[in-house]
Amino acid sequence: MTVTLGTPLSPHATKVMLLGSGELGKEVLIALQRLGVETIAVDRYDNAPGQQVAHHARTITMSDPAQLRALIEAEQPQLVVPEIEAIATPVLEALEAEGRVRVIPTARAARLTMDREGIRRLAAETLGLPTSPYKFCDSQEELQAAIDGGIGYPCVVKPVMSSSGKGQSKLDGPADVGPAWQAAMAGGRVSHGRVIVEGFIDFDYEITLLTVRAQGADGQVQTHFCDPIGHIQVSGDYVESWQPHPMSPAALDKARQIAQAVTGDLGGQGLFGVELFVKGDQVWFSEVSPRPHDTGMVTMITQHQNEFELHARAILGLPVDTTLRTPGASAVIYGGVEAAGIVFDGVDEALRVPRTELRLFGKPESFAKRRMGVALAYDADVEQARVNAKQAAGRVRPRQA
Ligand SMILES: Nc1ncnc2c1ncn2[C@@H]1O[C@H](COP(=O)(O)OP(=O)(O)OP(=O)(O)O)[C@@H](O)[C@H]1O
Ligand SMILES: NCC(=O)N[C@@H]1O[C@H](COP(=O)([O-])[O-])[C@@H](O)[C@H]1O
Ligand SMILES: [Mg+2]
Repeated sequence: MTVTLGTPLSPHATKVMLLGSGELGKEVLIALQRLGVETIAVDRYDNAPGQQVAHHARTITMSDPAQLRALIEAEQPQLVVPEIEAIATPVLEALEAEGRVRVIPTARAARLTMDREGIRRLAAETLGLPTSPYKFCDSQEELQAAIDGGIGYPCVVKPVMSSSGKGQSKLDGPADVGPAWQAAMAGGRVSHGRVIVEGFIDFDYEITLLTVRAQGADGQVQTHFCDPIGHIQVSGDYVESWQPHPMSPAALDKARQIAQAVTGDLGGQGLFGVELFVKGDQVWFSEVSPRPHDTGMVTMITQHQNEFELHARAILGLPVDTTLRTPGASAVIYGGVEAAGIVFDGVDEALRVPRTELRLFGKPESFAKRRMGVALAYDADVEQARVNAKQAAGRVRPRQA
C-alpha cells in the first residue's frame, strides 16, 4: 500500500504516530519529516528524544488501553508505528480491525513480538525454526523444575515483557535461580510474573539481519536484506555493533531463510531486526523487532539509506535501497551518572578521532546504565572502525551539571 503524501499541518497532512519516541523513534521521525509527513511523538515521559523533533508531543501510559485508544481516536493518524514493547496491543488490533488505522507492520506483529512467548512459540512451534530450548514459568518453583527437567545450566532467564536486557540473568548453577527470579520480577517492563528460561547457546557470534518488507513497482511486497550486523552485548544490552559481519555462504543463506520465514509470517510493510546466533554453519533464531533495531544504529554511517529511512520508506510504500556504502561501527555512550539535565564533556576530543560522528539523544534524565548517545565510525575495514568508534565513545564524559 502506498500512502499519498500531503502537507504537514494542513487538512491534507499525512499523519503518522510513533508509540515510543526514544533514540530509535527520533530517527524515524526525522526520516518521516524529510518526506513531509506530519508526526506525533508519544512516550511515557515528557521531552523524550523523538518528542523534541516531532510536530506534536503527547505523554501517556501506552500500556493503558483506555489512554491509548483515546489518544489515537483524538489524533486520527493514518499510520501508527510502535517503537517500544510496552503497548496495549489489543487496542491496536481492535482499531486496525475497525479500519481506523494501519499499524506498522501489523497489529498482530506488534502483539506477538511484545511478548517473548508470542514470538518464540510462532518461530519454534508454528514455523519450526531452530531456537534455543525454552520453557515459560510463572513461579520460582516452576523455573527450578524447568531447569532440572531438561534446560540445564548454563541458561538465561528473562521477563516475558522486557527489552535491552532489563531483568535478564545468566544462570550457572542452582544458587543463581532465586536471584534470577527476583531480577526478572523487578526488571520487566510491565509487571507480569512470567519468565522464559532458555538453554544457553554457545555461539561463535551473533548478528542482527535487518530485513525490509517493501512494496515493489508491481505493487507486491518484496523482501530485502541489509548486510549482517555483528554486535556485542553486555548484560543483555548492546554496547558495540559493526557492519558488515563476515559469514560463511551457508550460514548467511540460513540466516536469510529464517528472516524471510519469520518476517513473511508477521507480514505488513516495514523494517525488522532479526536477531540470530551463529556457530559454524548453524544458525538459531533468537528474536525479532518489527521496527528498527538498536544495533542497527550503525547504518547511520554505513548505508546509503539507514534503517530509519528504510522503515519510513517501506511503511509509506516507497522503494528502498539496502546497499552498504562503507564498513563501519557503533559504540554506546552510557549515562554513567544518575541526574537530570546532564552535560557532556569531551565531545570535541571525541570528534577528533578520524571518520567519526556522534549522536547525543537528548534524554532529559541520565541513569548509570541508560544509553544517552552513540559514536559512529566508518573506515576501509570494520576492525579500524570498531577501534575508532570505541575511542570516540570513551572520550565523551557525561557528568552532572
Ligand atoms: N539463549 C541464549 N543463549 C546465549 N545468549 C543469549 C541467550 N539469550 C540471550 N542471550 C544474550 O543476551 C542478549 C540479549 O537477549 P535478548 O535479545 O533476548 O534480550 P532483549 O532484552 O530482548 O534485548 P533487546 O531488546 O536489546 O533486543 C542476546 O543478544 C545474547 O547476547
Ligand atoms: N532494545 C530496544 C531499544 O533500544 N529501544 C530504544 O530505547 C528506547 C528506550 O530507552 P530508555 O529505556 O533509555 O528510555 C526506546 O524508545 C527505543 O528507542
Ligand atoms: Mg534482543
